[in-house]
Amino acid sequence: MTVGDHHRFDPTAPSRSSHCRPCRAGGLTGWHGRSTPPPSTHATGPKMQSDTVIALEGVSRTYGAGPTAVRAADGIDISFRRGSWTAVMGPSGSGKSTLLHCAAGLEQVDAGRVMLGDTDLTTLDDDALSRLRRTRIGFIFQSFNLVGALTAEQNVALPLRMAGRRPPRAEVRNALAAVGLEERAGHRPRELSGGQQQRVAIARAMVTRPEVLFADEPTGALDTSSARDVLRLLRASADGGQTIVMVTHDPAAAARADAVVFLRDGRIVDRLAGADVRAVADRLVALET
Ligand SMILES: Nc1ncnc2c1ncn2[C@@H]1O[C@H](COP(=O)(O)OP(=O)(O)OP(=O)(O)O)[C@@H](O)[C@H]1O
Repeated sequence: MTVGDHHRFDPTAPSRSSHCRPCRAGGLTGWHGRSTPPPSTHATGPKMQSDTVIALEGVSRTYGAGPTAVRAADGIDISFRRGSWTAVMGPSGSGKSTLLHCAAGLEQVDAGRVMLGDTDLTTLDDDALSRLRRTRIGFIFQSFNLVGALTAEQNVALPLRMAGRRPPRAEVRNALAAVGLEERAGHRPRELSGGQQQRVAIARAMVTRPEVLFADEPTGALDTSSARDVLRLLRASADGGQTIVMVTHDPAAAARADAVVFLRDGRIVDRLAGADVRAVADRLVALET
């Protein structure tokens, strides 16, 4: 990873492909005290509407070349409304992470546009993308990606520091309080359970008040009870106006979202809105067989 003023190591960003950009800043914000429009329910088609926060328009991404090339995203059209929580599901290798990473500006696209509000992410250079990710996008990961040497409070303050802001203590404490961890502000990640670490990661992702929060298997490493806590937080966040896009393999997690989109071979092949666990699981099984 390139290191420099604008290219510092960023634990809030995933590292994944050889095509990943050299600097990626995530950002989080609190949903508490926001004055946002009422939440809408689902992901929609490609058209940019007034309450659309982020839209992928004809997004394609191929890895490799020649006979071994993999078309991981194949003409994806999808938009996400303010306050909607969308789960992305599909068999292994269907392109879920690729979709998420293209939407977050972490992965270059071969074709199409990614519109965050009026900004086309695909036209931005690395510095502009980094700035955007530090302020307008939040990311949480299955593996939490907290910095082990920092306390919970310092981890939450990190995106603000990376954006060049001096983190106001009250803001950071509020973000921790929103995830029920104000008492753990001075604890380091190793002193917290997996569920608590993920809640710190959520607070960190929310502290910059991003327009969209991407979650890559946020409950994948958690026990059932911790997963439930995290999903409850995401639900409250979406109900407070936060737009969330979440990749998951877990039908129970997906059923907590407002809508589920299903991928296969890099394409959106199905959608469900307001579905229960059984309906989500059935649809997934049908795709995998
Ligand atoms: N950096 C890369 N280089 C080459 N191929 C890649 C790269 N990243 C992903 N792929 C391929 O692209 C396809 C889609 O991968 P992706 O990780 O988006 O799928 P996924 O649905 O998230 O999979 P999983 O559920 O297993 O995490 C897969 O065939 C994968 O092997």
